[in-house]
Amino acid sequence: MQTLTPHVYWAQRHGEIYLRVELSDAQVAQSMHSQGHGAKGENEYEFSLDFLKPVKAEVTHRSTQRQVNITVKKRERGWWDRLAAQERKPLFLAPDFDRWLDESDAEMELREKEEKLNKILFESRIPKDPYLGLKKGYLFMYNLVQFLGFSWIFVNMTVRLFILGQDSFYDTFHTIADVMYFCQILAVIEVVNPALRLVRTGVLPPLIQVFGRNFLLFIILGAQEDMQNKPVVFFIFYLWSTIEIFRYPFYMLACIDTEWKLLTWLRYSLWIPLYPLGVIAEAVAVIQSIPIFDETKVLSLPLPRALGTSLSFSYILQLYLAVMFLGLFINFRHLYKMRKRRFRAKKKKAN
Ligand SMILES: CCCCCCCCCCCCC/C=C/C(=O)SCCNC(=O)CCNC(=O)[C@H](O)C(C)(C)COP(=O)(O)OP(=O)(O)OC[C@H]1O[C@@H](n2cnc3c(N)ncnc32)[C@H](O)[C@@H]1OP(=O)(O)O
Repeated sequence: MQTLTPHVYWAQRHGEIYLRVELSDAQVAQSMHSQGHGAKGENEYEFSLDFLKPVKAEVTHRSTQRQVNITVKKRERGWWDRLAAQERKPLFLAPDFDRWLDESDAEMELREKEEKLNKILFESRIPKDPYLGLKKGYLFMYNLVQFLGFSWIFVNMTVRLFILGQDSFYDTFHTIADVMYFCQILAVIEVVNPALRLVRTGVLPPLIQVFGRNFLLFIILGAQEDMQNKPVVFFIFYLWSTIEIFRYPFYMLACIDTEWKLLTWLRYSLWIPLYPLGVIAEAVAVIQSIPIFDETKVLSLPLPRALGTSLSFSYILQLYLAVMFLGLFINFRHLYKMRKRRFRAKKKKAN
C-alpha cells in the first residue's frame, strides 16, 4: 500500500485551529498517520504541517464516515496570518469555507458565546421564584376577564352600529356603561401590578391611563346625565375597546410564554393612531362638559362668602385639558420605547 497525502481543509479561531481531512472510514493512528478511503481509494494517508506559531501538545480528533476532524489548540491566543510556517501554502491545504470566519467575525462569535455563557451563569444564580406559577395564573385570569369584558363591549357596539346606524351613537352609555364601569374599576389592578413587581413595567404609565379614563368615565360622564347621550361617548368607548381586545390577549399569551407575531405587532402598533384619537375624543368630551358643569354647579367647590358663592368645577376641567396632553406625551413616549425594545429584541433573536 502506498502512502498518499490527503486533502486538508483548515480554519481558525483565536484559540484553536480546525483541520478537516477528507478521508472516509478512516482509522487514525496516534501520530496522525491514518489509513482510510481517500480520493485515490483505500490507502495509507499522511501529511505533516509546520505551524506558523507554537501549538499545544494535545490534539483532539474525531473520525466520521466522511472525514477526520482535528482540533489543535494555539499556545497563545491570537489571529494567524496563515497556517503554515512556510510562506508558500502546501498544495494539499485549502481553506475550509464551511467553518471559515475572518478575524472580526470570529471575535463576534466569541463575544456571542461569552454572552450566552454569562446569561446562563446569571440565570442559574437567580433563585427560582416559588410563586411564579401562581403569579402567572393570576395575571392570566385578570387579562382573560378584561379581554372578555372589552370584547363584549366591542362586539355589542359593532352590532348596534350595523343595526341602528348613527342612532346607536346616542345611547352608547346606557347600554355599555355597566360593563365599562366593571372593566375600568378592575383596571386599577394595572397600577398595583407593577408596584408589586408582578409585571416588568413602571407605575406612572398605567396610572396616567387608569386615572385619565376613570376621571372621564366616572366624573365627566357618570356625574353628568347630559353628557351621557352625546355621540362622543361612542367614539371614546370604541377606541378604548379596540386597543384592549388586542392588548389583553397579547398579555395572556405572554403569561404562558407564547407569542403570536401578528398580535404582538398589533399590540405595539395600533396605539400609534388610536392613542392620539382617544385623547382627542376625550378632550372633546371635556370641552363639551364645561358649560354643563358651569350650569348645573355639580362638583363645584363652596367658597367663603367674601370670595363668591362657589368655584365651578369647570376651572378644574380647563386645567385638566392641559394635563391630558402632558399625559398623552408621557404615555406616547413610553409606548414608543416599549415598541422599540420589543422589536429590537425580536430582531436580535432573528439574527
Ligand atoms: C398622577 C396622575 C396623573 C394623571 C394625569 C392624567 C392625564 C391623563 C391623560 C391621558 C388620558 C389617556 C386616556 C386613555 C385613552 C386611551 O386609552 S385611547 C385608546 C388607545 N389607548 C392605548 O393605545 C393605550 C393602551 N394602554 C397601554 O398600552 C398600556 O396600558 C400602558 C398604559 C401604555 C402601559 O403599558 P406597559 O404595561 O408599560 O407596557 P407593555 O409593553 O404592554 O408591558 C410591559 C411588560 O409588562 C408586561 N405586562 C404588562 N401588563 C401586563 C398584564 N396585565 N399581564 C401580563 N403581563 C403584563 C408585558 O408583557 C411586558 O413584559 P415583557 O414582554 O417581559 O417586557
